[in-house]
Amino acid sequence: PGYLDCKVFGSRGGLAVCGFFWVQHFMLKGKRVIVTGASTGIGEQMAYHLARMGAHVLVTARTEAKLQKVCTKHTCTGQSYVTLCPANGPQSCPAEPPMLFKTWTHTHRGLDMLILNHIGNSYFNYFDGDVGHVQKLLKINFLSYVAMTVSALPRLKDSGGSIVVVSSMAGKAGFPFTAPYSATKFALDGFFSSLRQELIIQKVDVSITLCILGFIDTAASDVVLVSPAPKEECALEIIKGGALRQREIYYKYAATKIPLLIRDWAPELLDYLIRRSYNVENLKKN
Ligand SMILES: NC(=O)C1=CN([C@@H]2O[C@H](COP(=O)(O)OP(=O)(O)OC[C@H]3O[C@@H](n4cnc5c(N)ncnc54)[C@H](OP(=O)(O)O)[C@@H]3O)[C@@H](O)[C@H]2O)C=CC1
Ligand SMILES: CC(C)CCC[C@@H](C)[C@H]1CC[C@H]2[C@@H]3C(=O)C=C4C[C@@H](O)CC[C@]4(C)[C@H]3CC[C@]12C
Repeated sequence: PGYLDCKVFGSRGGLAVCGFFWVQHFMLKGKRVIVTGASTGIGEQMAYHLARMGAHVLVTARTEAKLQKVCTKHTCTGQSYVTLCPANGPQSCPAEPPMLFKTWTHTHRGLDMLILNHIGNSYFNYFDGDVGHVQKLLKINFLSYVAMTVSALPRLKDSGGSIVVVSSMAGKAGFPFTAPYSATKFALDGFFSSLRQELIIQKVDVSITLCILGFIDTAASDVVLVSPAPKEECALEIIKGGALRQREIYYKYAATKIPLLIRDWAPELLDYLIRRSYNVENLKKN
């Protein structure tokens, strides 16, 4: 169908355009997708893209009112494929088996893609020594991802599906003022990169895509001297990466990939460049 449509659109531009079009319009049609942390920000944008693409989407977050809004917007576009999940964020307590997964995947007879995106609130400042906060954030940003993967994996094995893990540059290199957050993002890389290897060894057809994002415009800061990238495009890149079963995606590509190439050869230089991209004067004084 991608090929035919390209001809209809008169595109002689070949595979790249065709592939892009195909992913956007056909690859996710009818697919069953769960997006966590989809009441705001990048997750919300992912839900909109997915609904537009004709996927069946379950959005999760703690605040039911915000989720309701996300779902209403879909109804307005005439593509109401989004189901509302019960509030009280099951992912905040990873010890509990995420029941909503089981019921939703049961009614949809499976799951094709699990997009793990939510994060708990943290502070942007010098590490304050609060070990309890690190522990809490690890539970929300890391352990719940593991718990959700465990409960989704049997379904994903059946469908040859995909796991998409949203991480950050702060999960690949040392950035100041986000020590607890950074720890949770590094943990995701360790766990999911190891799991990916095991799935390949076992010939299990489930892909894992780790998303390395730079600064995105869902957050504003006068400390960070870098201009943020748009959340809409970011959301689309994440979905495309998952659908194409890529190992990792980098967004924006050059702005994230080049610093990380420097990391491996001249770590002190990258540390310096990172420090230079902050205005410490504007940091909140406690
Ligand atoms: N913004 C940026 O500059 C960057 C973001 N990223 C990553 O992108 C992803 C999305 O970030 P962004 O869109 O900015 O984040 P937002 O803060 O906009 O969204 C976070 C989502 O998580 C939900 N959430 C918050 N606390 C909890 C909790 N305890 N349990 C379950 N869900 C919770 C929120 O809904 P509710 O409060 O209703 O529960 C919301 O839907 C994250 O993984 C982040 O690390 C990576 C690099 C840069
Ligand atoms: C090498 C440099 C030039 C690149 C700079 C990129 C920097 C500026 C990017 C990379 C990762 C980004 C942080 C992130 O991952 C997530 C969040 C959580 C959000 O709630 C508040 C903003 C915050 C802390 C981002 C702040 C900006 C960061 C440090």
